[in-house]
Amino acid sequence: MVAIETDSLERRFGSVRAVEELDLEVDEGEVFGFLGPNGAGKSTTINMLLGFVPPTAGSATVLGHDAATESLAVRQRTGVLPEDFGVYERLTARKHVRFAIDCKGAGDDPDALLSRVGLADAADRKAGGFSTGMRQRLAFAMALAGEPELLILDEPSSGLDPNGAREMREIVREEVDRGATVFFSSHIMEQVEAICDRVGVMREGRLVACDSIASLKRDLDVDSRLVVEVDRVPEGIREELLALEGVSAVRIDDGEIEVALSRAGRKTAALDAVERSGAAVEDVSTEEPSLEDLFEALTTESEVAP
Ligand SMILES: Nc1ncnc2c1ncn2[C@@H]1O[C@H](COP(=O)(O)OP(=O)(O)OP(=O)(O)O)[C@@H](O)[C@H]1O
Repeated sequence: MVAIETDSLERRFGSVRAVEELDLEVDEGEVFGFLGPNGAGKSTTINMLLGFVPPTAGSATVLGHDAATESLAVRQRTGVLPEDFGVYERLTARKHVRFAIDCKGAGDDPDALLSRVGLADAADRKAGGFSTGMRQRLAFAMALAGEPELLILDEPSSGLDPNGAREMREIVREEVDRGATVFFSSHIMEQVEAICDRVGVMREGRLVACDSIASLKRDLDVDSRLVVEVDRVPEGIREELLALEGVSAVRIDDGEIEVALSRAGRKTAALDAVERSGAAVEDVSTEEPSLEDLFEALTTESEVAP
């Protein structure tokens, strides 16, 4: 079953095309990471999925409901962590969570939810005195109220320390084990890599990639790196390496030769070239492309099609 489906979804703000021709499908039970640089259209998409912003064209269906005309039904079954969550300064953490539970007509124990996000000891404190990370945890507890079928989290780890980010990942896993679908936007690649089944990458309002991270790495020709430590840097080695097929860059730095290789490049050929040139190889290591490299390749190279 499909949890989220958009059909040529579009939103313009005057002359700004915030989201264009977006066709997206997220299956039930999936953890879907929604990525893209600042201003790429992630929040606008999320706001359209929740019915906060009407599309200027196209449509979105969330949990079987039209996002624009049946947004109440969507929000009743969805837990939302908004990008700009503002607390009620005078209300305690428990009252915030109680409010979220009541809105959903659910029967959760507010203290159990606060405990899940690490705020058990702060239940009676007014949220106005909370730190950024505590506010984020509180928003997360509110999103979890009523065991939602779908969690939409806009930058869930913003403001969280590494422990908080890890705890958030654990809760996401627990929620998926319970049967929930998780759709979240993030700039933190490690976070995304650790928990997502698939990612969609937005750029200038368009979806430029949508697949599992493994498939994206396989299909996209992102450079891997070979790092060779040598006793001395042979003369002319840079030119020799650059002449090899698939070598896109060579960096030489104090006894270390770093070779960037595309998929067509062969690490053994580069290593042979270094050895043939008379240098003694003292150490060799390789670095495969990270999600960060992938993100960079998808969002900074060549122009987006009009
Ligand atoms: N209410 C609005 N009025 C005018 N322009 C808007 C509005 N909301 C968003 N935009 C524009 O739409 C584009 C997409 O913005 P959006 O907030 O969706 O990006 P984002 O991917 O969520 O960015 P970030 O990672 O910085 O949160 C931007 O150019 C933004 O300025």
